[in-house]
Amino acid sequence: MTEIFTDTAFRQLTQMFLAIIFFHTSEYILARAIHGPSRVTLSSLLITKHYVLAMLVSLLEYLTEITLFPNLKHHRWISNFGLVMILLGEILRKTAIITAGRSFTHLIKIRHEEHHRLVTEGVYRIVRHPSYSGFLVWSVGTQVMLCNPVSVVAFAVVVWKFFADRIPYEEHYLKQFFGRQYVEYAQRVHSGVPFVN
Ligand SMILES: C[S@@+](CC[C@H](N)C(=O)[O-])C[C@H]1O[C@@H](n2cnc3c(N)ncnc32)[C@H](O)[C@@H]1O
Repeated sequence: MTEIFTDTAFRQLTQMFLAIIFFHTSEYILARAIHGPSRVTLSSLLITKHYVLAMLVSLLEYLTEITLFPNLKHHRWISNFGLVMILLGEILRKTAIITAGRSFTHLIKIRHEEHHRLVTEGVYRIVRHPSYSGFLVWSVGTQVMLCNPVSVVAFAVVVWKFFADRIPYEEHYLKQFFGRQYVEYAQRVHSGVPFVN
């Protein structure tokens, strides 16, 4: 057991733990700061059953591989590349949340509210869905950092599919709220999620 839990394993598991704790607590704290405590529930921690299951499966992959093929976990530069992905994904997502302010809600709005304005500046000038791009990079980055080959592919496919389905639904309402203004914005700026226009 002591053989398995080398410095590498300790570093990778600590980084994973810190990445997860930081991601979820900062989502919740930002939501409370932007919308006010009375409008925010614990759902803003963004911890769902499917998400917990995915993280547990990735941990199981990690523990299986570090036991059977410990060398797989010692690719330092791959692991560090994953760490950079985690940091960049986190920065992009949080920058998007701060830029959109009250227009950013964890649940997709299906009715137009007075304070909801179309955001096209800052990171929204580069891509239309920066917080989704950020999450995609962050989540795949966690698995690259752990050197988990199966979960890298699984996370990329599952998270990509989730956003590929969500974006048309979200944009259906954005077009209702902002009409031509949104259509022109969508023609000018890429979604920010690969293969989703
Ligand atoms: C979870 S946020 C995600 C926002 C955006 N898709 C992103 O990735 O940064 C979802 C809410 O943001 C709103 N939203 C998305 N894009 C927007 C924009 N450019 N301007 C204003 N509101 C936007 C949607 O109406 C929805 O209620």
